Amino acid sequence: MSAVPLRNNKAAASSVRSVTVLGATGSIGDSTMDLLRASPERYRVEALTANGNVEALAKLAKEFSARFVAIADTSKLAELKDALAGTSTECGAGESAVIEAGARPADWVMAAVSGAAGLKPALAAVDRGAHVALANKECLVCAGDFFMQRAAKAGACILPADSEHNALFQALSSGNRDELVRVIITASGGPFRAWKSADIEQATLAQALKHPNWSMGQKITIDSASMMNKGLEVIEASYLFALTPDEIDVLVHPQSIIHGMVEFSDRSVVAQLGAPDMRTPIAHCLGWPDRIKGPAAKLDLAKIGQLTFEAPDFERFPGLRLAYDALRTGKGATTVYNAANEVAVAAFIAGQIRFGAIARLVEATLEDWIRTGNQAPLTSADDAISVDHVARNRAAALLPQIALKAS
Ligand SMILES: NC(=O)C1=CN([C@@H]2O[C@H](COP(=O)(O)OP(=O)(O)OC[C@H]3O[C@@H](n4cnc5c(N)ncnc54)[C@H](OP(=O)(O)O)[C@@H]3O)[C@@H](O)[C@H]2O)C=CC1
Ligand SMILES: CC(=O)[C@@H](O)[C@H](O)COP(=O)(O)O
Ligand SMILES: [Mn+2]
Repeated sequence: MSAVPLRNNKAAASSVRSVTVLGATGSIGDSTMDLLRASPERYRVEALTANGNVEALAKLAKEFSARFVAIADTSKLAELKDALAGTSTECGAGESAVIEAGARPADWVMAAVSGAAGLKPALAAVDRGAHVALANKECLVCAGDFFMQRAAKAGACILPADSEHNALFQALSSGNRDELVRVIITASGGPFRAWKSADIEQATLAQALKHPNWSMGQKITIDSASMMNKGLEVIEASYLFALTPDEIDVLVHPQSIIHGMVEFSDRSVVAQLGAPDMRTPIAHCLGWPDRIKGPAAKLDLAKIGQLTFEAPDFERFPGLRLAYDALRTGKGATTVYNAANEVAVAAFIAGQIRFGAIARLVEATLEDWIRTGNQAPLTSADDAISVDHVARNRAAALLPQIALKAS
């Protein structure tokens, strides 16, 4: 049975739900806390986590009387304990504490750590059979099929929170799997949608951080600019919904109003629309299998006037092509794709490589990994984590030569 519930077989929701937010201090964390804040009588906060932002974490812990908070950076534990002195909130630090947060008994967990660092904490929630709202696409791309298999085995319910996948989740319930022809995920095209390759190559960090429609964390905003985000999302869709690469299309839609569509055998195309506000897909996951009130602006299509569409350009945005290649290669290639991209984005932020070199480093790491001939199907989280480590080391080793090479 799939871990993504494809039909709304309405289960009775308990009156007060316990909730954990992994990555509570980030952009998705912020949107999630906003929804919890709106209905304090419905939710109790079990655990909250952050990487290093003690001030924001302690503030949230106090506001929501969290039972447990975890900070990944161990050097911040004393500061966190000081900030929460006199409260009943327990504190922990380090990767193990963040994993413990995922393992603690909460009905519903938002997985919103940025990057593959979120894999083990998300798995801790999955292994308990929790309802896991999955925003953290990198953890799925890193772990591959194995993540979904483990969720199905544990009886966990994976609720797709990424806007496009949440749209597919909603649209898929219009038909059966054998009636599905393809899914379409939309892409804004990012700030460089209409730029020439030579200009994309030289784009600055400030330019890459100017997303046209969404306000998000730094890493995903850079991924949107390179369209690596869409590549990660193609892979995410494949694992979440057991789709082949040929069943997943990307459509550039600069207004980000239609988030995803599903085409069925009778040629009906079912779409989900909404203003670009992550509180809508998160509210869908939080309320599921019911619907709760969402705070996003009402969609005013007359005011928007036009919805436009373009085919994606795989030449100017090679990261998207590489995602399809990695998915077709399988056997850990998507783990390598994600790991190399994380190394490349960090190097771009640190000023070590040009924007255009992000995709080149991912391509070089994938080629290097295929050359070694060590590819094998992932059979455990440990397999994925070890491929992830190897790929990060190879990407770091390839970095100097990629940095020197202009396009
Ligand atoms: N933002 C969005 O609109 C969307 C985001 N997503 C996905 O959701 C995830 C989160 O994105 P977003 O909220 O934008 O990211 P942010 O950078 O805004 O937040 C990331 C969160 O994870 C924490 N964190 C970062 N690194 C670690 C680590 N090594 N160990 C433990 N915690 C860590 C951060 O803590 P601290 O604050 O202390 O640094 C913060 O709480 C990503 O996977 C992204 O792709 C998907 C769809 C939309
Ligand atoms: C909000 C969300 O889901 C992001 O993943 C968003 O889709 C990024 O925008 P792009 O379409 O530009 O990648
Ligand atoms: Mn998305």
